[in-house]
Amino acid sequence: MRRVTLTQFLIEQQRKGLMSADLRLLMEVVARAVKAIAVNVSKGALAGVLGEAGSDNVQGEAQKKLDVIANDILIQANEWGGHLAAMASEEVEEIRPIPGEYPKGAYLLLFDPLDGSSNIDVNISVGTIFSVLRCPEGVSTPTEADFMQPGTAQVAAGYSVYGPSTQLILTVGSGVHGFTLDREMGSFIYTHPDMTIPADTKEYAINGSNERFWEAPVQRYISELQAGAEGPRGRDFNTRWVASMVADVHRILTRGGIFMYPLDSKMKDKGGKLRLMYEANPMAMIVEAAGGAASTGRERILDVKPVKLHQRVPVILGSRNEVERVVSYHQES
Ligand SMILES: O=P(O)(O)OC[C@H]1O[C@](O)(COP(=O)(O)O)[C@@H](O)[C@@H]1O
Ligand SMILES: [Mg+2]
Ligand SMILES: [Mg+2]
Repeated sequence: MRRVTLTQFLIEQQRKGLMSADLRLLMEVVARAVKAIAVNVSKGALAGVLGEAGSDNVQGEAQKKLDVIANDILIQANEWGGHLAAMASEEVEEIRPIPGEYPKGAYLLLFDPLDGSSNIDVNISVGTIFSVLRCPEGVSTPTEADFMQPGTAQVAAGYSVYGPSTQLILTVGSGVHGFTLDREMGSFIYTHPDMTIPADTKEYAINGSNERFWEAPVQRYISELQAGAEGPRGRDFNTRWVASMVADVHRILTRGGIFMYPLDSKMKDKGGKLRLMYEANPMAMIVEAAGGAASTGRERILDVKPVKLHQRVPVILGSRNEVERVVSYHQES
């Protein structure tokens, strides 16, 4: 089989008119940063990168050393800015306009530099998530308001998984494509073309310890799955919860499933656990491009009108028929 590298794939996409030269460059720069993060993650205790950084992020969460390292790598890789006007990160309160007087790029980049932070010290898969928006015409120094675009406005989205192998998954709107890092060559190789999510599944992912805090529609849905063949669904379901969104979503892209971090009474004031702009929106774009669905339970995630950079939303995504069933339970209630 002919091995196609990420660079060759992106050039092909550009030739087909599916992406601009600038967007291709941005994808290449992000992929290079992902490789550097993968090296740090795989070194672990050997490089002293495990454990806490001793600082908190804007969410009030204790930062891990790798949260900070991954954030620095992505900012430094993109700071020269030929393709970007500004960026935003889970780990930084304010947006970060690209410095310097020369003309800026056409895009805005948002990222969760290290997803699944609670799994870093126990050697379970973690990842990076990113989303790309257009910088509004005529804006040379973007503000946070310029980032407040619904998920439908994304021009590209992707995530990487730092697991037994390092993979990069991305979409520019038509199809979802997966690449695996060949560590010897130092290149991403095109290994998973046109990933699709089956409409039905028998696998669900949710943090069951929050059950008593869930809303009635979610309690009903999960109890029916747990009732299995003897219950109203008439068949058995299995469960998985890695507690790294990238790993749980990657499993769903690979073999189907439904992932849920719904609204619960514990996080009600915050609006949910996961962040709209650099977790929910990019994952929703990927899942929909693979034939799945993504909802808050009450609204399509990609239609949510953002109001704050670090706002949180409920997330229910994956195999279309299961997501639509959960949404119908919300409507009924
Ligand atoms: O610890 P919980 O409640 O199961 O939450 C796990 C969720 O939190 C996250 O770790 C949040 O992301 P970060 O690690 O980037 O903060 C998700 O990856 C994951 O789905
Ligand atoms: Mg995250
Ligand atoms: Mg994170």
